[in-house]
Amino acid sequence: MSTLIQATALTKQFGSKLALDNVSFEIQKGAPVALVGPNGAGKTTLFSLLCGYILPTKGTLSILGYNPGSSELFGKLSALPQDAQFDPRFSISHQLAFYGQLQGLSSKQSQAEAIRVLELVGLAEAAKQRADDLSHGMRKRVTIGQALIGKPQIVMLDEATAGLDPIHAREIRQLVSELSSEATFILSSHDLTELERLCSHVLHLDKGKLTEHPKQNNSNGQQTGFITLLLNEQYADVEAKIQALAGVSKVYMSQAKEYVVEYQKAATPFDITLLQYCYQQGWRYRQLVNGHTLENQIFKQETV
Ligand SMILES: Nc1ncnc2c1ncn2[C@@H]1O[C@H](COP(=O)(O)OP(=O)(O)OP(=O)(O)O)[C@@H](O)[C@H]1O
Repeated sequence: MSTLIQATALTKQFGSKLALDNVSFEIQKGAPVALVGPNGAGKTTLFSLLCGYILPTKGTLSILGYNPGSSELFGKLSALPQDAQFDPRFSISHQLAFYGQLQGLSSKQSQAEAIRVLELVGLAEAAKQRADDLSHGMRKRVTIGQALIGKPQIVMLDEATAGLDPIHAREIRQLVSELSSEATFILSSHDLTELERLCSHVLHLDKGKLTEHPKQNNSNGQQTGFITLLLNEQYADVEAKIQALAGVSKVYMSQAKEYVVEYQKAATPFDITLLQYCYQQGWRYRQLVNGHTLENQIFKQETV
């Protein structure tokens, strides 16, 4: 694996405010990485440091072996702010080509690049349309296309699905997942569950401090598995009833209507058994995740 980003004891202070406190992490090439944390946790500060917009108070940061903001990184790292917008007066292909030219491409190359990135985000047919003619979700796809101009190795997306309805948000996550062979994505969000299935590596910031969470992989040959079941309603005796199922070693309620089940793996997949059991009991379920939800990994792992 190759290391894209290495942060060591990174600290950023704004006056007396400690926005990042002795943060160290490594990001490898590959699957998307989540940067999550509540408002004021330090996510934007970390993005700004990675882009080279601001300098750390202490510590070191290396991106592809270079200092953030150095000219060697031009075109290798791109960042998309949450409120990225297109000019309503010009077609999207025109504007994307313009961004290509800003990156040093010739007029012809930049037009080909605009079409390439629009194809990547599934919008080649909308090339001649203006941003105002597109839906919110389509506009978001175009901005992701913009971030891919010049084939950067690292793409940072700030709150990529903010303001989108659940269907468009899912489409964007799907798109990022599909594009993961093109670039390594770092996605920031204050919502842990949003990046649940997408990211294999979670950087969790809270009050400037970092904890890292490699996503648990239940297909690693271990005999114990976990399932997180979110029911639609509060039903009676759910914990006790699931606990009584064959192969279940532990059940606990992680939050209202959500249960984490630890079970011993057997020939019959336990998720199927559990879904059949929900059906028999008349329990309607909202979500079933194989493994812990990220939220449970981060906040409640010690209770399992
Ligand atoms: N330029 C600045 N001057 C002073 N304090 C700042 C500055 N930038 C950020 N901070 C403070 O640093 C802390 C981290 O802010 P940051 O914007 O990085 O958080 P965030 O995780 O991006 O939050 P949000 O999700 O609300 O955007 C906050 O307490 C914020 O008030």
